[in-house]
Amino acid sequence: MKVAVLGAAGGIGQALALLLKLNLPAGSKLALYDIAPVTPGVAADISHIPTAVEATGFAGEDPTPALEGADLVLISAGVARKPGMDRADLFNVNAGIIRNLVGKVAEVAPTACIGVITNPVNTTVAIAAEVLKAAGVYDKNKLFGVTTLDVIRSETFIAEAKGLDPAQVKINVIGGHSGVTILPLLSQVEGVSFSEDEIASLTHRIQNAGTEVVEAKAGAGSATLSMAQAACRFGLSVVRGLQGEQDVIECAYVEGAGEHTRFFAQPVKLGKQGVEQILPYGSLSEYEKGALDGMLETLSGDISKGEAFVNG
Ligand SMILES: NC(=O)C1=CN([C@@H]2O[C@H](COP(=O)(O)OP(=O)(O)OC[C@H]3O[C@@H](n4cnc5c(N)ncnc54)[C@H](O)[C@@H]3O)[C@@H](O)[C@H]2O)C=CC1
Ligand SMILES: O=C([O-])CC(=O)C(=O)O
Repeated sequence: MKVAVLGAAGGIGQALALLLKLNLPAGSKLALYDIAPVTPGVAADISHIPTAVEATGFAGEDPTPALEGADLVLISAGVARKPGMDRADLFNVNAGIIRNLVGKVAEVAPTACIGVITNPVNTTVAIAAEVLKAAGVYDKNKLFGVTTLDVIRSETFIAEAKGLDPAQVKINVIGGHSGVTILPLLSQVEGVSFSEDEIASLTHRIQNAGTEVVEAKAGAGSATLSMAQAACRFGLSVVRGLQGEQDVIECAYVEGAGEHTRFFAQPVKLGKQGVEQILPYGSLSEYEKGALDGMLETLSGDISKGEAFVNG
């Protein structure tokens, strides 16, 4: 298995590279790419860790050597938020970065699975899809917006609120990856019940957890370490699916049947070809139904913006 990380010299990229070096199956290849000249050094650095994962690093304008033969490409290249910004404010810079990088993936590794971390995810995934489509290589089962951070935050905050072991908490988070489009399905968490106040405050905290970190980092960026862990979990799940493991399930922002919007974060079963099956997310409480209805205009606007960026 070969995994490429684009944006590998950044806050997420370096931590993700470390976690993948430690956790990918023996015999995997890990290719790091970033425009920053330090990138071969990041690969040299982690390559001294004694695991059976071969790390290589490439800097400069051309990601081709990192992408050659890649099975999975994780993209965290781009700019991050500062206090006072919304994720949508990152569009102007990151849209072009995603268009160019995914264009290269289409050329060099057209059958790879792609996990887009770069914000605004609701929009950058639509850009990626349209670029792949224009290149004639779009496979909706292989393109993912990485929303796993919303899932791990939900697991953590629920465990904190209820005195549980976070490893035992399971939850689906559906919709998208910004503000009101993030919908944790608290009504379905097994073995716990929440008061209306708890639901309102936990949902609000999960939806605004990115901003919580942006403010705490006071201008020095957004979540990197928790995001790296989330992307590592997601990436390892994709790899397990590609290797034929059964019943690998994660929530991700994918193109499904379009019941609500073209792209929608929902639980998916991962397999040898990427998404093997879109799974039902179960029944919603009245609160969750209202929240779902309330997000759709925002989410479809975010998606249209990405489509229009590529198609004009
Ligand atoms: N999906 C999610 O849940 C999350 C997404 N993010 C997003 O991830 C992105 C990266 O965040 P950080 O790693 O904190 O930022 P960072 O600024 O630390 O790193 C970004 C890296 O991208 C590189 N880069 C920029 N343009 C590039 C290009 N054309 N080709 C290759 N590399 C390029 C930079 O040199 C830098 O090393 C941001 O857009 C951020 O909003 C952050 C947290 C969570
Ligand atoms: O909030 C941000 O800008 C970064 C992000 O997506 C998150 O932490 O969920």
